[in-house]
Amino acid sequence: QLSTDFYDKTCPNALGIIKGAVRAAVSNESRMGASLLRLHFHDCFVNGCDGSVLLDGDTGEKNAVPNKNSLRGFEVVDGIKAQLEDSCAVVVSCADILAVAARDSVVALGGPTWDVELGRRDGSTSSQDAANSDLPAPTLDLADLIKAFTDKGLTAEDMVALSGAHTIGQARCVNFRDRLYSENASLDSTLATSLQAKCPSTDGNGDDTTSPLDPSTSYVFDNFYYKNLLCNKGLLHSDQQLFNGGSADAQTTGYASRRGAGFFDDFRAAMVKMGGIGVVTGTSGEVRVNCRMTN
Ligand code: HEM
Repeated sequence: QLSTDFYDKTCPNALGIIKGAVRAAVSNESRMGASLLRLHFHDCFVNGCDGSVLLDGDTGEKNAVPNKNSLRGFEVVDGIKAQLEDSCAVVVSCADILAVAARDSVVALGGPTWDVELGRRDGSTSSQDAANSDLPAPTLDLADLIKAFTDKGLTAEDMVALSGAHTIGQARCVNFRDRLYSENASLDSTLATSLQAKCPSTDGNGDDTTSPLDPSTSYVFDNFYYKNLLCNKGLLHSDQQLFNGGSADAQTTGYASRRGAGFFDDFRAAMVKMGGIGVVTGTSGEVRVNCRMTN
């Protein structure tokens, strides 16, 4: 039911407005591209791509474990929404803003482009429980990572391709401390030593200090995420699961060696698929005036 030309008549400037705002936000702070991409993922995995991640409220998704002190970019979305309301009031949904901003962020950082399917409506339920249960944790092993994605109608291959989003952005010490100290696994020792300096072993120390998910090229959307995995430089436990002697090794090796044809093509296809999870269309739901609250 989604279509790429959904706003062509009702808000012809919509895509231009979003693109301009994303470009400005990313040139102001490169990390914002990563933060906006992640917002769309966290939206889609919790009750479908319905803008629910944007709703304010103590009991909402923003305060779920994977999101609290972690998700960023809400102000950028507010700015985009305000511009859209000026141009064409109550037409462009917050869920669609996230889908387009995710694509424009990837493009702004040198990644592939794709046509975004549009026409999602905004939902009204912000479920903290669903966020806690449905968003994959960085402690998961390969089988559970695959399950988190197949539960959403995505394949193991989609999971490996979408994880390439970790070629940009940052993670907090609290999410990879065990990998530095208690996992006697594979982390490259030079990288481990440099990360330990910023992420002390004691819980509570430096928890929110961030390090790049892709230490090689952290502000470029490329295939270095996979190249790093081949050298045991995956920052999160879950990252290194994609190259650990298991079933994802071959795909990871392929993406590490061929850039455009492999990773980029699969990533764009998987993003379109992810963007279709549980969407609400037609006259169900609503188009929010303010992305932080229902109308
Ligand atoms: C495969 C399972 C995944 C797990 C376990 C996972 C986990 C995480 C964690 C723990 C962080 C760091 C958060 C923090 O420390 O505050 C993170 C960051 C990030 N994730 Fe994922 N993620 C996964 C898949 C994805 C997918 C599918 C996407 C998008 C398509 C994505 C995009 C990002 C981005 C861009 C960042 C950096 C955000 C920023 O710098 O603001 N992740 N992820």
